[in-house]
Amino acid sequence: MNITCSAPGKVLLAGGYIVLDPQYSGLVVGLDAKGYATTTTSSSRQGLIHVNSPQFIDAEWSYTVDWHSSPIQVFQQNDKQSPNPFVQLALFYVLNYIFPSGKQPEDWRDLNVIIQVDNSYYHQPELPKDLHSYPKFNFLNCKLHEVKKTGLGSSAAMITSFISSVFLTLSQLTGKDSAQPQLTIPTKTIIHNLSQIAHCAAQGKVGSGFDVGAAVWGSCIYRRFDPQLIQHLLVDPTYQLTGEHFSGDLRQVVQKEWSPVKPFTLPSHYRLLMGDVAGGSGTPGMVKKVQKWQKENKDSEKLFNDLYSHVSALQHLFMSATKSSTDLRNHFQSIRKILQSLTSLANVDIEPEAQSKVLDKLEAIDGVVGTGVPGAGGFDAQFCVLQNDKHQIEKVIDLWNSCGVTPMQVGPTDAGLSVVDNFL
Ligand SMILES: Nc1ncnc2c1ncn2[C@@H]1O[C@H](COP(=O)(O)OP(=O)(O)OP(=O)(O)O)[C@@H](O)[C@H]1O
Ligand SMILES: C[C@@](O)(CCOP(=O)(O)O)CC(=O)O
Repeated sequence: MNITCSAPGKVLLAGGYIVLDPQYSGLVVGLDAKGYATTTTSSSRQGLIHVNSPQFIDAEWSYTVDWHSSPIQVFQQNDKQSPNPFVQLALFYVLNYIFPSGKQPEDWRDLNVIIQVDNSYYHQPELPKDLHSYPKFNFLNCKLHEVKKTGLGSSAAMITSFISSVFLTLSQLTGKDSAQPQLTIPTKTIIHNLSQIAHCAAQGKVGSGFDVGAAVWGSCIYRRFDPQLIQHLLVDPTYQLTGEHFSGDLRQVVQKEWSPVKPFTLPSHYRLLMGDVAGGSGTPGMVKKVQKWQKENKDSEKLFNDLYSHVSALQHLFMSATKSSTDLRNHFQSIRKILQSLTSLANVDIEPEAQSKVLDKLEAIDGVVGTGVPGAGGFDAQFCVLQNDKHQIEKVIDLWNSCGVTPMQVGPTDAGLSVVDNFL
């Protein structure tokens, strides 16, 4: 038996920083650059799980499951292999959600999982002369930690597709799922919650989680869950020490609906283009500086509320599949102005001048309704929302190329977390 799941990447078009506060929501677009995980069962029953990311050198991890400890613990077998807390904790949380501790389940079979991620997530080496395009899941000939990323949310797409593939496989093994793996809304909600907990535990912090939200739901109006809901469930990847009621607490929290998500589709009369600036950004440091400014300045609340008034107006316009590009333009431009103020007030490079210069030129192109720096901003990327017109798209691409911005081969996808048939 083998089950492959895929999860989309993300772009936070509007709502960076304020989406960290559950009173505000963000406008998230799921991208067709996806993470894939394929789980196969073997005939052996030694409590072993082998994970492999064939796009990288030395990206294999073997784990043994200790069924007797409570909670069940997942130990890396070969301590010479650099640890992967995201994979290890994904296994820890799924196994403890599905199985009671005490002994190996009768229907357990050892697992092999292959992780593959679309090329758009990583800066690719120069294309060899004899190739017109890269093979899908191009081998990067480097170690995982050496690859240069493009900021599309690889860990969220990876951890979500991974948890989904393992979860559905184990549900089938234990007869808890029908013959065909089903990603019903309740199942997606459980996988979403497990993925958020594993992602936060592996990162060692609780971000807004919009990237995992996009990986499960695709494009959506995303509102952060209460971080206190999961704080007591976050374990250390190596020691996995917890309280005596851990598994019961885990199941109780995971089976709840944490916060309402409103999936939406980018109206087909608009096109979203992403440009890679390849400058990189230090999101955690930027978040810390903005939150420090927010704490020290009473008028920060007014700025955040003004920002949210435009973000939420954009959400309503997109949800209503509006054709009024004037309204969209006004709100996107207002958001840029407020982020420019925040850039100077908090002394954080959210929309640095170099980005503003290109974005201002983009805005002048006929048909463009919105531009900006996505998410935390910085020097990572730019986005452009425009009328879905071939000539206008070409003008944006030409401008970006002339300004050293690389147009990315990604676009919005309606599908969130999915089961992929006949993948292997
Ligand atoms: N393809 C993969 N295979 C196995 N583990 C992965 C893979 N991609 C990411 N990870 C795990 O997730 C961790 C964090 O990855 P990464 O830094 O890419 O996350 P990210 O912040 O989501 O990146 P970005 O948003 O820029 O894509 C890695 O250190 C690794 O442990
Ligand atoms: C700044 C923040 O609101 C968005 C970060 O987005 P990105 O990682 O720059 O795509 C942080 C968060 O939501 O976790």
